[in-house]
Amino acid sequence: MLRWLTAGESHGPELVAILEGLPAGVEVTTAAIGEALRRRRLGYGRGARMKFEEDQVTIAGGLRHGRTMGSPVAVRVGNTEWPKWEKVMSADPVDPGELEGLARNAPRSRPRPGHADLAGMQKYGFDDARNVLDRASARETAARVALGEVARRFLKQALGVDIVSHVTEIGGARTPSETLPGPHELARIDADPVRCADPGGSAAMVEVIDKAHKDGDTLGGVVEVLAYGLPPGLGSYTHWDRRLDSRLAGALMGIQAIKGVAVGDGFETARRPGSRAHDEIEYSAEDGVRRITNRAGGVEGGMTNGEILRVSAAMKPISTVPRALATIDVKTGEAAKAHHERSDVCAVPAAGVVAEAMVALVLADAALEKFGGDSVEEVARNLSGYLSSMVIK
Ligand SMILES: Cc1cc2nc3c(=O)[nH]c(=O)nc-3n(C[C@H](O)[C@H](O)[C@H](O)COP(=O)(O)O)c2cc1C
Ligand SMILES: C=C(O[C@@H]1CC(C(=O)O)=C[C@@H](OP(=O)(O)O)[C@H]1O)C(=O)O
Repeated sequence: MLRWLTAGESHGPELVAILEGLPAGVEVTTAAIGEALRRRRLGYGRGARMKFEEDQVTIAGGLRHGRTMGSPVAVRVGNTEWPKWEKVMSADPVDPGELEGLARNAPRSRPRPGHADLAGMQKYGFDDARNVLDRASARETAARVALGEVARRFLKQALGVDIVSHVTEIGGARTPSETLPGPHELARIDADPVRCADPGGSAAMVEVIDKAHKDGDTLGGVVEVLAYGLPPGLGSYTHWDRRLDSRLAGALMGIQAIKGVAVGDGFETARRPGSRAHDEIEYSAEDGVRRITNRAGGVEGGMTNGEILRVSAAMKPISTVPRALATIDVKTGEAAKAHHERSDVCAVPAAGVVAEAMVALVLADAALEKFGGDSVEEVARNLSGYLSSMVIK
């Protein structure tokens, strides 16, 4: 079983992440994790913070000379903004005199509709939304991407799996073509301003982001994650919490602002008759058993079926809307405009990178469940034994 945990606030000193249960021998370095974090900062429409935030990575455990040792992998991601927040976010009590007049410390009493502010204040009994928003913030996704990179490398080295994501929709502007990006197209996608695999779709997406920016508005959209090279049989139909689609949906829905998840053609499948909803099966001597189409997105009965895994996630628009939305001031109960400082106009491209990380973690967990092993070599051996002994293939 693979377990992962994160801790840390958006304006605290650092984020901390632990991945436990990974075999020995996964090749990964501080630079590789730094590169994954750089990818998370990509994307047209992100706010000022992404320009100066540096994501300082320290590997605090689990690796020696560039390889995992089977012990928990611990990663720290420093927040370069910390010096500005040291007093406001201090873990220890601070002399009230030192906080006086600090604008950053002013209680956030005008909760933003769509963010965690109000429900969080009600739930935990806070009169300052700072205590909520600093953890609810998607800054935390940097910690997940750090761990996701380790999981991704394990999947590549032990199973030969490649994970790719691309943006398929922003603010209603969509990818025009149905062609899926291939397993080695990440660098090309990352070079696109909105991480759209299709240049036609990208130009339209940039346009809607510019318009939203000008209008003081924000946008959401849809990302799709693809995993190439998965064997059939990860996950299981035998119990709800073993189903791979259930685990993927939970992991993707666990990303801040994700409001919908689809496996394969998702909701579209529900609109089709059965004769056009499923993937007919054929056999050939060269390819063995395969599906003629892949509407199911590579999962049937909660298990991978050997086709390309395809899951998408829908992100709501950023809730810190510059043209601030109506709210109340919780100090007085009176009508007010929601807090707004800097924020992203659109973070859909970044959400794609986070979604890759979550998919990598779920798939790594499912692969270890099926193939076990305490070293990458042992997992690879178990996979190869399984593949060669399959009766139907
Ligand atoms: C990569 C990423 C960046 C985000 N950036 C912002 C932001 O700058 N401002 C904001 O208000 N929300 C931002 N969000 C969304 C909030 O984190 C999210 O809306 C909030 O936690 C409430 O969402 P929930 O209802 O899904 O919990 C971002 C989300 C992601 C995934
Ligand atoms: C810091 C990151 O994203 C942040 C996510 C976020 C939110 O409310 O989710 C709000 C913004 O932070 P701030 O309020 O400090 O400007 C984003 O910059 C990051 O992704 O690394």
